[in-house]
Amino acid sequence: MALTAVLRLPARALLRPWALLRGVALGRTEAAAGIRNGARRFGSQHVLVEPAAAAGVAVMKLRNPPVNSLSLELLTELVISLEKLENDKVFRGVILTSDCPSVFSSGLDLRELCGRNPARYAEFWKAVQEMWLRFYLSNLVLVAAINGACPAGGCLLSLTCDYRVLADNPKYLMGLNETLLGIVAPFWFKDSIMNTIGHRATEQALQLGSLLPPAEALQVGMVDQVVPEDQLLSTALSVMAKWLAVPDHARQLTKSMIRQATADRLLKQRDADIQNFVSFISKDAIQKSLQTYLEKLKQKKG
Ligand SMILES: CCCCC/C=C\C/C=C\CCC/C=C/C(=O)SCCNC(=O)CCNC(=O)[C@H](O)C(C)(C)COP(=O)(O)OP(=O)(O)OC[C@H]1O[C@@H](n2cnc3c(N)ncnc32)[C@H](O)[C@@H]1OP(=O)(O)O
Repeated sequence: MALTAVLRLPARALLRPWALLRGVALGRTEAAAGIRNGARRFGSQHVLVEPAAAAGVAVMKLRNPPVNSLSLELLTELVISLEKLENDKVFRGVILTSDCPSVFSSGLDLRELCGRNPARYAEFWKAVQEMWLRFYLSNLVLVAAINGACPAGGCLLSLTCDYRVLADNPKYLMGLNETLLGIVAPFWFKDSIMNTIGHRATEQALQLGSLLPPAEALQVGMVDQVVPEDQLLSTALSVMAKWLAVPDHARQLTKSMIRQATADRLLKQRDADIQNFVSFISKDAIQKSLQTYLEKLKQKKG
């Protein structure tokens, strides 16, 4: 089944994502390993999910080398993986991290934003919306263990989590840098960061497209904790234990009370938001700006 077809499936059809994962992207080796070890472990091409040492906790790893750019495929697999965990009564919390060295996620895949046709842009943007809505409103406790650079869409993904722990490395810059690419973060990106760091800090961070090193990200409240890299996972697990000590139903209703209004702003105008995106991204000037940025990235090495 094509990934595009999966995206078009009604939510009901995703209630049994085991089957979809098997049909779409489950690596045979991993499936076999999962059965052999008797572990509740599953994987898709770009997302690896395994149980953590703590009961009820899964570790979800992004693995889209080299830089975990958020392609249509990765976004789709993230949503399916989360839904599978939500439907499995065993899991109450997820630690979201990266399987790629030194990068949590480089943000939206720039190749999805350049040179595509309007239908593909629309399909991609719908998947970005879906990822944000599902992660932002998840009933599970989500803790981001940020083990690498975290720009733009990568930062957005981390902002959907309930708590962010960042590894202390000066190269691990974090923020919504869209303006530096000549593009504009949509209102729900802005809402996500404003709900996290406040109005004034957002005015600066978003207009300047700031990518902050760990100490500054902590100071502004973009992350909740900065720890040495070798303590990242253990810290995330300790944080998770604290959150899981709270009865689920009370925590979930509280989370929903705080977040639903923000999500509703997008839910009420999803189609208009897609149209805005398609028309904005299709402009010649925006395409030129993105192409130039992508070229600069590629030339950086040389
Ligand atoms: C009022 C009007 C409002 C209208 C608004 C309407 C709609 C809104 C419109 C648009 C909104 C779009 C929102 C966009 C969000 C995004 O997320 S855009 C992506 C932004 N990302 C970045 O700027 C990060 C770029 N990457 C980096 O800075 C670095 O790669 C790094 C992540 C720090 C990692 O560095 P390093 O380890 O040194 O790796 P390299 O730079 O060498 O990269 C390796 C290869 O990966 C390619 N690459 C990097 N990032 C991306 C990416 N995001 N997408 C695709 N490809 C990427 C890079 O080019 C290298 O490729 P080659 O090996 O050279 O082929």
